[in-house]
Formats: sequence, C-alpha cells, structure tokens
Amino acid sequence: MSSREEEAISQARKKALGFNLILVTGGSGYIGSHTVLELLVAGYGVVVVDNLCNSHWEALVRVHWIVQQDYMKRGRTPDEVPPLFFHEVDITDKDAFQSVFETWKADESTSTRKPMFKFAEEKKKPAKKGTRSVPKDIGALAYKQTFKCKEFPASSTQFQLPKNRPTEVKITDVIHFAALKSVGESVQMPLSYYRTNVGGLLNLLELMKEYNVKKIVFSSSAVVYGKGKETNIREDSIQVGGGGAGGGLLTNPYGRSKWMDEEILNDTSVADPDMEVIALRYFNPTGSHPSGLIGEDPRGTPNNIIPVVMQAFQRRRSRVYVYGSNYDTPDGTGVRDYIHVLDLARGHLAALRKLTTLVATPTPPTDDPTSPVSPTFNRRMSRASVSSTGSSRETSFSAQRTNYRCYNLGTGTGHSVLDILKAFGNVCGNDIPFVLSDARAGDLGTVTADVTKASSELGWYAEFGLQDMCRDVYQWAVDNPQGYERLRRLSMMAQIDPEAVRHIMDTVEDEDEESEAGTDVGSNRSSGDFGAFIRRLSVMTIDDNKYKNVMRKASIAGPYLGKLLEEDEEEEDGSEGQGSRNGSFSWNVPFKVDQNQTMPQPNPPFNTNNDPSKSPFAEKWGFGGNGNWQTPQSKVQNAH
Ligand SMILES: O=c1ccn([C@@H]2O[C@H](COP(=O)(O)OP(=O)(O)O[C@H]3O[C@H](CO)[C@@H](O)[C@H](O)[C@H]3O)[C@@H](O)[C@H]2O)c(=O)[nH]1
Repeated sequence: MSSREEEAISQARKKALGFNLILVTGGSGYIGSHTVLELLVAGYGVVVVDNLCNSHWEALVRVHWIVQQDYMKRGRTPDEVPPLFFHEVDITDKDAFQSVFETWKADESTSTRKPMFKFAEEKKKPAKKGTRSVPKDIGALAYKQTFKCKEFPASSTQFQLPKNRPTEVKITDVIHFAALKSVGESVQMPLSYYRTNVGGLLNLLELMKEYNVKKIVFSSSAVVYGKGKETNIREDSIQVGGGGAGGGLLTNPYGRSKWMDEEILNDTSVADPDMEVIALRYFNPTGSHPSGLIGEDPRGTPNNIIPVVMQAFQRRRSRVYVYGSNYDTPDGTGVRDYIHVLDLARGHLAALRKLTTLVATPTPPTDDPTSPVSPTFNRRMSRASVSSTGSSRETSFSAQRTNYRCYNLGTGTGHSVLDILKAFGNVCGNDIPFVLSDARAGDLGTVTADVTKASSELGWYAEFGLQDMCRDVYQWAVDNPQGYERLRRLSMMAQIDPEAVRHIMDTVEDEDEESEAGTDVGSNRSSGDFGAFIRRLSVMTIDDNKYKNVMRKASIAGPYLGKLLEEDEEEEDGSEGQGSRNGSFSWNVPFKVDQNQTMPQPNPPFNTNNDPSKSPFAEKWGFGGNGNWQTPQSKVQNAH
C-alpha cells in the first residue's frame, strides 16, 4: 500500500471520528441511496460498499449534496453533514470485502468495547493483515458541486447525534441491501442469485463476526410470504426458524434466496446471543426524493408497474399492459401495497434505533440454564441446532430467537393498477395509455401488509400516499429522462476509446474548470485518469447545453462515441434499448475494453465534411469503402 493511500485512509478515519458509523452494502442503489440520505440527515456517518452493477456512484454525490441543502433548511451548515465514504467492492469477493473491514476496524488501543461471551468453538481469530481498501470521500466531491433541483421540504427525520460521541472509529451497525432483485432474471440465472444473495450475506456475517460488529438490518421482501397470503399479511403468517411452512411456498430463486437469508440470519442470532438482527420485509417500494435528483433507474427492461408507467409517460413504450382484470378486487386489477421509498428509508432508521435501544438496555445474563438469556442456555441451543437427529426438542431449540426480529414495511393500504394509472395521469396531466391484458403467471390479486407490528415496536408508520409517490416519480422522470444513463454512457466512452476521450479532454478542458470535482482527482491525463474527466462531465450532464456541447465534441473526436452518446433509448414495448448497459465507472482501476461488445455502426463525424477518413481516428476505427464507419469489432467480423 502506497504512502498516499495510507494517508487517504488515515484522513478518512479522522473525518469519521465522533460519528456512529454505519456500513451500508448496496448503498448507491435505489433504496440504498435514499436510506443513506436519511442516515446522514439523522447524523450517522456512512460507509457504502457497492459494486455498481445496478447503480451509479453519482447517486451518492447527489445524496450528500441534498443533505447539505437539508441541513441549511434546518439552520445548520453544510460542514456539519456527516461523512460519506464509498468503496467500489463486490461483496462476493471476500478478500476485497475484508479489506473494507480492515480499513474501518476499531483501533484496538482506544476500543472500550469488550465481547460479552466467548464460546470455546468460536474464539475470535486474529484479524488477517490483508490489504485495506481506500475509501472515496463523497462529501469532498459533493461540496464542490452545484445541482439544479426542485424545492423540497426539510426531512422530517430528527437530527440525533448520540449524546456521547464515539471516541473510536468503528462500524457499529450494518444495513445490508446488496443483492440481485429481479424475479424473472433469478429464474434464468439462479446460481448468480444464490452466489450474490446468499454467498454475499455469508461473507458479510463472517466478517461481522471477525470484526465484532453485532447489529444488522437486513433488506428482505414481502416475496418471502410466497403464494397464498394476500390481504393484511402479518409477519407471523410464516415462521423463520423451522416452525412453519414459509420457504416451501416460494416460486422463484429470488424469493428463495431472501427466505434462505432470513433463516441464516436467524440461525446466526441463535448461535450468538449478542447478535441483533432486524429483517425488513418491503412491500412495493416506489417514489423518489422530492428534489428530483435521485430515483429509481432500473437496468434492462423494467417489469414493475411504476417504471413501466414512467416509460409509457416518456413515450419509451406505447402503452401499459394491465396484467389481469378479473381479480377479486374493486376494479378487477391487481392491488398492491405501494410504499414511498423515503418512508422505507426511514423504516431502516427506526430499525437502527431499535437495535441501539436493545444494546443500550441489555437484559442481564442469568445463571438459570433454562432462561433464554443465559449463556448456558444459548450454548445448548447452538449445539442442538447443529445436531441432525431432528427430534421435536431440537426443533424447538432452533425456533426463532428474540434477537431476530422481522417487520413489514408497507402502508397497509392497497391500490389497484388502474388507481396507479389514474394517479400518475393526474400528476403528469396526461392520460397514460393502457390496454387490459391477461394476468401474469404467478401474480396474486391482492398483496397488502399488516403494519401494526412496525408501528407498535419501531414507532414507524408511512407518511406518504400514492399521490406523493407518483408526483416524485414524475419529477425524477422529467428531470432525468435517462436516469443516470448519461453518466453510464460517459463512463463507457472512457472504456471504449481512451484515446478519443483524451482528445475530448483537450478540447473541453476550459469548459468548466471551476467545477472540477473531487479533492483526490488528479489531472494526469497521460496516465489515463479518466475518473477526473468523467466526474467533470457528470457535472455537465446537469446542464443540458454543456452536455450537448460535450456530445458535439465527442462526435468530432470519435464518430462511434458521438453515436453512442447521442442515442436515445427508444424502446419498443418490452424490448431492451440499445445502449451502454454494461458500462460502468471505476475510480482508479484502468478501464477495460470488452472485446465481445457489439457496437452499433457509427455516424460520420461533424468536422470532416462527412469524410470519415479525415478524422484523426480514421485508422483506429477503420473506414469501410461504402462510407460507413467500422468499429474494430465489426472490422473483424467483416473479415470472416
Ligand atoms: O407491466 C405491468 C407490470 C405490473 N402490472 C401489475 O402491477 C401490479 C404490481 O406489479 P409489480 O410492480 O411487478 O410488483 P409485484 O408483482 O407485486 O412484485 C413486487 O413486489 C414483491 C413483493 O410483494 C417483490 O417480491 C417483487 O420483487 C416486486 O417486483 C401487479 O398487479 C401486476 O400484475 C401490470 O399490470 N403491468
């Protein structure tokens, strides 16, 4: 590790000192980013781990910026916003994941926390002296940005810094979002789903154990209720811990992976009485932050109703197919419990506070070996749960523990598909075209939550209604017609043709000097530090004129790039748009060119009087005798 990296880690740790530090896996995704926002608003420091497979780092910069505005609305200064750090790491890569824990591990010399019990078979191994992952300081990036956004009210989340600020740097809690989440895709690629959703959780729990992190909020789903449960579903209608059916009713690998995760978490809490687990079962999340700066940006063709409606509004599909009109519901169409993503995010805060209360007022251990809080009892339970004889006594030993809790997060109110179309039509002032169609295989008529447990035990309830959700989704769609897609395209541009990007860097270098983002951004072009450049461009994407100017120059620099960047994703019903779906941004890692990438035929460049051979990149890209540009890939294909 270089001295510069060591210095960066040391600076980050200094910045984090005094904050309760929450590790958020998958924190740049849709629900993750809104939760990070609420955590910062509430005064928590946040460390995000994300592999960016279905999200964009830019979301986090926007999050920190929004929170700065939120703080000012509350009479505080942006400097007071807690730190937000980012690690681009895949949780299935255990070594890389461990390096994050190494970076943020408690300084043993200042640690006051002592483990309560140590079981013989679980003596803590010394932490591996592995590599340490260098965190990116998102706050430092965000301070230099200016975004245009809609006026939004200050968050209703209370600012609650702990009375005694932590005197050591330590991750106290984990919120675990990182997972794959498409039902249909899980049927096609079950192993990927189990690898990420189950394997990733195992890595996390092993590392939490090794680094003595005991509290976790887990992102579960109403999918765990499976078939057969419909209206006002209660948490205890299925049993985690071997006491009921649950997992047997599930119809797809995604659902099974979430169910398995809950079982694993419950077993872990049985084995370790110090562990505190809360699983939150989401119903149908939608909405976005009212600023219009962050929102849902699903990759591939969306299947969920709200993104589908949004695409119909944007004319990216001609109409919405309403799946099923003969259900036993008021208008015959499917009814769901839609919940605003900000309510969902605040549900995570409520869960976190519940965990804090539990740890702050622990039940004292007792010597009575039959008591569930006795170390003797827990030792027995862990032994019983690994026994395989399956007697009823052992089954009861593996029952759900009190340090494992689950809560529904929904509103308790159902809305039909036609309600959604109407509400969305109201906010956008246009009717959304739709057609009644056959029911989707496996769909249920009604799925709504009983939310009394969350309100009585977490003190949480949903504040937003359907109209708010549609309004905010609409705002996001209007302000970000391609979601974070532009950014992905810019990132891909750097991957595909670094030379062309370098050329654009030269031509646009005076474009926006003062908005150069990031303290750690070098301007070493010869070494291909495109990260800095892409970050600058990301600022420009907010300003349409600047963005167009860059696009024009991109087109001059490399015709294929121009084509790539100008393309709008026109989607026919259900067909995936052509574009940079596999583009991703990497901070420091050199960009790789995917040799298998199929590239569209580019347009001729602007500045060569339509004579592509005059372009500085003519040789690189090849020039076909028919006047069409060829990518290296198409050139190879043509040669055969
Ligand atoms: O193009 C569409 C898409 C959906 N629907 C209907 O809209 C409702 C909601 O569908 P959707 O948004 O796909 O959500 P669900 O089928 O309820 O599934 C969601 O909610 C589950 C938990 O209840 C999660 O497990 C899933 O991952 C998540 O996608 C249902 O009645 C669908 O039949 C349509 O009519 N047309």
